[in-house]
Amino acid sequence: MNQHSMTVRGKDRYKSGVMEYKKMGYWEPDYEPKDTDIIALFRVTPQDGVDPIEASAAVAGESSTATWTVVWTDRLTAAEKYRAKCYRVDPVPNAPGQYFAYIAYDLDLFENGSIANLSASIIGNVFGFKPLKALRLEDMRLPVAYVKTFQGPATGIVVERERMDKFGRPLLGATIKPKLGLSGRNYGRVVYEALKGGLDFTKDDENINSQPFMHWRERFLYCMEAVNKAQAASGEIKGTYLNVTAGTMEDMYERAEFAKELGSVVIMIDLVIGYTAIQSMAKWARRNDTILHLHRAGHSTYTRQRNHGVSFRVIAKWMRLAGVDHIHAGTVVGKLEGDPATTRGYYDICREDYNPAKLEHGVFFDQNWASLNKLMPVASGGIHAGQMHQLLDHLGEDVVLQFGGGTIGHPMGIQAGATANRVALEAMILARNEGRDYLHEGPEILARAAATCTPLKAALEVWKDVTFNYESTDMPDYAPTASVSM
Ligand SMILES: O=C(COP(=O)(O)O)[C@H](O)[C@H](O)COP(=O)(O)O
Ligand SMILES: [Mg+2]
Repeated sequence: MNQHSMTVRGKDRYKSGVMEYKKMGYWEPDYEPKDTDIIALFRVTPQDGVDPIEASAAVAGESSTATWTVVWTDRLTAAEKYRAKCYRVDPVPNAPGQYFAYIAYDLDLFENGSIANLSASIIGNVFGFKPLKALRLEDMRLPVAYVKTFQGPATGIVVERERMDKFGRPLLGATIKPKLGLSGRNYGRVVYEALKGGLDFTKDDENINSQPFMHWRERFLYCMEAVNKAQAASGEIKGTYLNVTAGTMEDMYERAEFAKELGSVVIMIDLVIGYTAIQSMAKWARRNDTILHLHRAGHSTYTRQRNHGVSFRVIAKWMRLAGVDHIHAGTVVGKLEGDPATTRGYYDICREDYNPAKLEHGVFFDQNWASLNKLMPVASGGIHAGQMHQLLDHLGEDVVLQFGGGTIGHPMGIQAGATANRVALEAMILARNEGRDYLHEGPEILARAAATCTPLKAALEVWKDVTFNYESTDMPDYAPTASVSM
């Protein structure tokens, strides 16, 4: 769109009064982003009658240096350098009234290693702008120079597999249910049964902290007793994500220290604790050789609607920088939002060294992760053993598959639920390794395994009709381009 810079320069620029943002220098269509620039891609929906370029320039302005009027003090700064530059505005395909605005930011605008600082600029004031109906941060390109100022995942996929001694298959977990209300002792029994039955991990739910029915120390004590017993009984390494989410940092550190004292290999936090708290816990996890699990509790309040908020792909990028080891990233087939192509994009962000731009997965930029550790995606929410072939196909091998209801709701009990999941997974991995078309033969592979595994047979029977086929709210805007035929 409009390829001309409109910047007013010289003394005219500093005449008192109100000037359009695009004339203040926040629209620079000739600008070529530097390798060290941070780039943000926004979906801008201007109010009726508002020029999309002015709306996009306003976003560039307010997320960097500007305010609503020209200020004299600009002259005391290297304003040309510090102004964010909107350099491209494209109409969104098939979405009248929406525009993709590309904005470049000089690296000096940001503090090293601080998601709080980054987000205060990029998603600070701009989302409340009156001339916009809606605004969404779709994606970001983070330059290597910036990536290198962050710790990255405290443990990472490779070291997690080594510590857990588990290779060549997804890891299996379960969220303890009911979410709330169990006493410490009963809670510990669920953990033991699930781990003994064949799972690698169990986990606290996002809202289990320290309630009157179960103080956190009770939970930690009974859970670790269960982990130790299950390890002894199975000969396998097991873990349970002890949720240390609390009202203050001091409380979280205290809980994390106690988890470590009891020998837990993993702790858990919720996204709602905030970016700075997450980064602090990631540093704690690295210092204390502990895997850090992040539940993305709360994200859907701002990630789900396509026209307003922040895409989860951006949150995934920020969390890889921040340094968590696990992140909930969707199941595709389960009970919660997750378009297959969009979810694939999130998983790539977590697991690849380098993400090439892939518009059909919603990934707009090439992203070099500069050897930051890989972040283990976690698939959780309404999944069961009967979907194993689809889960492996959609999500691959480096993933934790978590079956809460799909373990604890098993008609023959929790151990049987865990065994059903483990046998279904092992059968599917074997089929894959034998080179079979496990996606299409999946139901048959499961049925054959169930012939000698009563728990799996019961699981397939009880959940056979459970599917969650609803329209996704968040899909990529670009269809795959047909490959050029030779
Ligand atoms: O409690 C569960 C899953 O329980 P169940 O396995 O019984 O459905 C998790 O909190 C959600 O999966 C989170 O969703 P997401 O992973 O999308 O953030
Ligand atoms: Mg939950």
